[in-house]
Amino acid sequence: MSTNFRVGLQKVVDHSYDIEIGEGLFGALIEDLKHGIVENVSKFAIVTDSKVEALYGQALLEQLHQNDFQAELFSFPAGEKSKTRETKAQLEDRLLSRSYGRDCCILAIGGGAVTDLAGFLAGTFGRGVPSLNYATTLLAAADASIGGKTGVNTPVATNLIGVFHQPKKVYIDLATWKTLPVRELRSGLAETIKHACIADADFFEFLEQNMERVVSSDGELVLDREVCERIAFHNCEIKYSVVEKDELESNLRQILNLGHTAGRALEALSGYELLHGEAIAIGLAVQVQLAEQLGYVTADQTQRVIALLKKAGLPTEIPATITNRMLIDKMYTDKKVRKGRIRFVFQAGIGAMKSFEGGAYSTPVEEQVLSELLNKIRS
Ligand SMILES: O=C(O)C(=O)C[C@@H](O)[C@H](O)[C@H](O)COP(=O)(O)O
Ligand SMILES: [Zn+2]
Repeated sequence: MSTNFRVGLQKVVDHSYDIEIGEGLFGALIEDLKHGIVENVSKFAIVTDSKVEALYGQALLEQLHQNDFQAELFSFPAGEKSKTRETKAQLEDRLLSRSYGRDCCILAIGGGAVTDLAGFLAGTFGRGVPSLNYATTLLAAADASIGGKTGVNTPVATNLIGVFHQPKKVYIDLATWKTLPVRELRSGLAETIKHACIADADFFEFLEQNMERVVSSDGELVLDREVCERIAFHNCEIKYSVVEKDELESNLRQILNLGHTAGRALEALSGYELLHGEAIAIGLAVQVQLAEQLGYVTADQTQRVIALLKKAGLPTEIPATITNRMLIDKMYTDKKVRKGRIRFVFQAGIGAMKSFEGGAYSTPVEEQVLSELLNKIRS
């Protein structure tokens, strides 16, 4: 004999939010707070890293205080190596010791490592508190601060632990790109090129024609306002056209992982010496060459993708210190792995993605096939 009790928890949720793109957006942020963009909040925790703290974090803290908001700044050492469970636990302990509770809001200001870590913190602190993202790098603007994927790295691989947690608003401050080291800017260009490969052949062509208006071939930041604005807008447009249809990555969202099967593995194998975007650039080059061998893109399209990555000053070859064996082994930690098989997403031409049987966007690639293809492209 058993008794059944049905728990009725059907939900209708609306997590819609705005992304504001402009220069110097602290004023806009303060206005939004005054107009109650986050409700029932009595304290703000600015989460940032040691670099952004000095550049923008302290200034934001001062502006919040000047406008009578209760706020404190919590920073951690800059760099992907800090994006760990340990750093998250330290931040949690610091918040608790300063009596932060469910009535707080996490204000993440920084690049991808900050928004990933702070978003995860917000998703679990007090079982979930609201957060706002203020992106200060192209990588955060193009990808990390938008879409709601948050997480930390572990010694095994990147982003293995995290939650989906959408921010209440995202601010993309184009003026902050002027203070970026060129490697960081280029890293964001890799995710930008990825978006163009996935969904927009015109945008791809625009990048081919205008890359020098962003960064010159000798590594000088040019940052033409019109081009930067278009880049920021198209990144959001392409990413959200996917996220709105499949927020939790049951299928379609996997296409945003283009170049990440090899890319994430390379990032971890390099001990984070490769920046995320640099590793993704190599991953995109690997992916498009595999796609060519599998017949999904032409030789000309492959060359265009590799040429654009190079034009952005990004690497396109697997570092010699990383063997195919190491790379394949690491690929098994990828989140697209199902039933122990490595899966790839592939572009089909430029600006479109290949779909497979049953409408699946990822497909298994057997180890032997992968090994042969990798040998070919590295020979
Ligand atoms: O938002 C997504 O979905 C992406 O896959 C975008 C990626 O560029 C981003 O690096 C993401 O964090 C990687 O996802 P992961 O699940 O492979 O860690
Ligand atoms: Zn990425």
